[in-house]
Amino acid sequence: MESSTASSVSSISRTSSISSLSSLVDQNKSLPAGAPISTLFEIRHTPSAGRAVFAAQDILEDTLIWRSDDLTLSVLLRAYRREVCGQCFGYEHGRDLDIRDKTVGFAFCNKECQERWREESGEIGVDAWSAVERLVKGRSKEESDMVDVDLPRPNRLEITQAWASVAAQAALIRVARQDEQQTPEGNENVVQVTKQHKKALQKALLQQISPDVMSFCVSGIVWRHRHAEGWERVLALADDSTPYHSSDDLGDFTKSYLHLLATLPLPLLPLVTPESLFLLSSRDSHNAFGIRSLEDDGSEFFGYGCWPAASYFNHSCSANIEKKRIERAWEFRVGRDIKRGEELCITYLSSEERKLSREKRMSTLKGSWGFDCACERCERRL
Ligand SMILES: C[S@@+](CC[C@H](N)C(=O)[O-])C[C@H]1O[C@@H](n2cnc3c(N)ncnc32)[C@H](O)[C@@H]1O
Repeated sequence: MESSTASSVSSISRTSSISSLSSLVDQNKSLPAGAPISTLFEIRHTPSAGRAVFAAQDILEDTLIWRSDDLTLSVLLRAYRREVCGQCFGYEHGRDLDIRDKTVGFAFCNKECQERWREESGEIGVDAWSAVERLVKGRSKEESDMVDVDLPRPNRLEITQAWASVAAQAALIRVARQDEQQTPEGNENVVQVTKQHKKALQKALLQQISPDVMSFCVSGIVWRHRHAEGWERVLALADDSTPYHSSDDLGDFTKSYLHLLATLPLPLLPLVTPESLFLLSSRDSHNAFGIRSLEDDGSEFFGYGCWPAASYFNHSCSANIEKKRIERAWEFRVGRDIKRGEELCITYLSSEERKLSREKRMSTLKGSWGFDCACERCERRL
């Protein structure tokens, strides 16, 4: 399902000839991995809002300028797992979907979606989701509450200390899991598995579970394992060095780390590290798109996902680009006629939030995204 960025361009810029497309790709070699490429726009640095997308020519209203089908990790909140298709995110007004794959804990609209999901997850992904499902089953009531944006966010030192606090137990669990693999004869470097190692593993399994945090981690780890070449696209995204919402949130991650070390299939364990889990959070934090219902102004929040190419659009409180989710892809259309050189922006606010005063919009964006909005509307104090 993954399409390379260049092939996405050809599906949009139908008028581009192959040669102009390849010269475009040449021109854009300096772009970060995974950035969107098109004859319609270019990516440039801004003084106060990082990289942004600018029109490279006049563009007429309603033009489809980009389609992102490069979903990397995604989380479907456990509360919606029976109602929202694990593959296409289809939703039938809260009705339980026909196909429930209890082994992996997802429901699907039809057999095709189920098969596609299994194909894209691969054997390792199916094994990983099955392991998590066995662990989580019957313990969903432990799910932590929604994010409270007013709680203090752990700083860098607190984050380092939290991960360091589970390092010793993690090392014991890694050794305990050696029992599951054949050890090469005569390899004297293999540590003998003792009661202490097994106890560390059992203790991790008894800890409180945060199913949605675990899903986030599993989704990212499986995706990275299956798309090693695409990891650069995630790393190229704007990062957040303090991505955890609260110390409880950080604790959910360190606990999930131990749970996953204790349960995931062995080939995934080299990717189950504090570094890799932190990198996933640090890139997800400023780049995730909500996966919402397509009706009722998106009132139902099913979860979120990271589509790297879509993450180069900055926010504006009077956006000129409209985004729309079509199954697992996002389409970006121009909301009004655009002049060459204008910045192309989406909005990160809901339609209700966009009606708020400048102060309230700015504090909402600061609270949930961590930036001081520098869009034209805010700069003009409107
Ligand atoms: C999804 S990324 C957008 C691309 C990003 N500018 C980059 O360089 O990769 C979101 C981040 O861009 C910046 N940003 C987006 N819109 C902004 C705005 N209106 N004012 C200030 N910063 C903005 C913030 O740092 C935000 O966390």
